[in-house]
Amino acid sequence: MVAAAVSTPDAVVIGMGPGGEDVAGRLADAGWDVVGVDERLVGGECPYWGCIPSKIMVRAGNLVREAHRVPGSAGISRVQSDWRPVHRHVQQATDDWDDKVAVDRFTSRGGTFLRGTARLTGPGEVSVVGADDSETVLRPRRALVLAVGTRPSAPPVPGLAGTPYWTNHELIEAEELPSSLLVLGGGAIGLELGQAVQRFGCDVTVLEAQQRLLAREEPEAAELLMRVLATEGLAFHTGAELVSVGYDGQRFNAVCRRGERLSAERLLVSAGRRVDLERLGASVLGVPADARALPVDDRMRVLGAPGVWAIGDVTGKGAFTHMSMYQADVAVRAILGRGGRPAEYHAVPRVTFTDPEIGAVGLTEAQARAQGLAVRTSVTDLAASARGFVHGSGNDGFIKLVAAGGVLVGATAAGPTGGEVLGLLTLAVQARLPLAELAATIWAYPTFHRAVGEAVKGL
Ligand SMILES: Cc1cc2nc3c(=O)[nH]c(=O)nc-3n(C[C@H](O)[C@H](O)[C@H](O)COP(=O)(O)OP(=O)(O)OC[C@H]3O[C@@H](n4cnc5c(N)ncnc54)[C@H](O)[C@@H]3O)c2cc1C
Ligand SMILES: NC(=O)c1ccc[n+]([C@@H]2O[C@H](COP(=O)([O-])OP(=O)(O)OC[C@H]3O[C@@H](n4cnc5c(N)ncnc54)[C@H](O)[C@@H]3O)[C@@H](O)[C@H]2O)c1
Repeated sequence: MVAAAVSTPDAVVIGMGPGGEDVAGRLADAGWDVVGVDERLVGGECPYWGCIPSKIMVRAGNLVREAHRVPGSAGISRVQSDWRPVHRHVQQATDDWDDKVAVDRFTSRGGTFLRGTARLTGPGEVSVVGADDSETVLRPRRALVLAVGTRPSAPPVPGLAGTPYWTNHELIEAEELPSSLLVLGGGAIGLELGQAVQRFGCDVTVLEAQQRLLAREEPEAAELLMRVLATEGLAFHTGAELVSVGYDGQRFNAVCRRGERLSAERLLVSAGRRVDLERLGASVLGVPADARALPVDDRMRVLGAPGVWAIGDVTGKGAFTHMSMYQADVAVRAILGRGGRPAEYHAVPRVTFTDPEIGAVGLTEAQARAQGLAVRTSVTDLAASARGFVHGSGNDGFIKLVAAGGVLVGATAAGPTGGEVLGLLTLAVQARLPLAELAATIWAYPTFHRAVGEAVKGL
């Protein structure tokens, strides 16, 4: 390795995902000398292998499904689904996994971009090693921002590590779909992508270790998805523990402790994601080696590490792009001394973009009860609402409200537009809107969101 170049900018941002890119750009806008570092693509997971390409696939799958709903309601339809336009759309959206536009956007704001792998070598020092083995040492004078996200975690199943299993990266980049796919993990990634590819003729089997899918959400959401997705042909094994995986050059063969033997052309590992603090060298900040996230205060300052901020998935507050962007805003205001409200997390929204969509905000009933709250709940069936009746096929869904102390503390909106209906529920939870206001609200007829009014009556 050649002698390291040393630089002392105002700020260094490690990880240029949605949050890191925002912080780096805004500090550059403020006239700071900022170095943004990323070993892969500026923009991070979301635009290249996450939210955007996966939602392109989901949208394409939804179109196919909707076309199948024409018979019986609007005439005849003959659907011949084709993955090639979906792949082309993903290629376009990702610029074929090229971040030139994003890098230019940052440098045109005055930032400096460094491609390489960063590691903390001291409380105020970062070593960045490029693909050509060159090393740059950065000693930020005013702020160090850590936004390194997460990586897919592969469970320690015997045999798995030696197989060519897919993560979201390989599936998102797939030019062709396999004829069959075994999905390890029935969470957001497994269900969104599993349903999408099943709709393009790939035979999907989901293997979930917990007793139900989407274990962090309401049980009603898991029941709904299991029922709807099973009618589309997906197979489910819940409460299943994988004891071995092998690959014979053609197919993956998996064995569960209960005895099930499963076989598929491809295996997608979507069993959660983990923060890799060891690789980042976070121990120099005093963070324990086995920590699952970087501990931060409500201004995104890393606890016990003056001058260091952390945002996004690495903080463990919710692995969502909107969380990364929200925390980026809190951090920028704190770094620039602009004040404003500290970070708060009582109304974190999330949407699983299956069909039906599962939108949720705040606490689930179980979480609220675990906090000792005097909880009241109400559930309404979307299919039984006026809009559900009009909509017909594909109208499955529900609204569930979780109330305590005269306000909503959580809610779930499941249905064809569950993620959109979630908007009003998010505002109600965020603003701690009195239930009396919700009860006095006039809900337009016949909308899906009118079912919220019905559910409020149940409280
Ligand atoms: C398939 C999929 C679908 C998703 N869909 C949604 C969705 O619909 N909605 C939603 O809100 N969220 C979704 N997410 C989650 C979302 O992508 C993440 O929450 C978001 O990207 C996190 O942003 P971040 O800034 O924390 O980190 P990331 O986007 O992960 O970016 C971190 C960056 O840091 C870089 N990096 C890491 N370590 C180093 C290092 N040591 N040196 C240099 N660079 C480093 C990485 O290369 C990466 O570019 C999805 C995720 C996946 C995988
Ligand atoms: N729409 C969205 O906002 C969206 C979409 C995709 C991903 N994401 C984010 O990315 C994160 C990662 O997604 P994910 O789906 O990988 O994780 P996840 O945590 O949502 O789900 C992982 C699932 O895998 C199961 N699992 C773990 N080990 C297993 C094993 N050995 N065998 C069988 N099942 C096992 C877990 O019980 C869990 O249900 C999500 O938590 C979410 O924050 C968000």
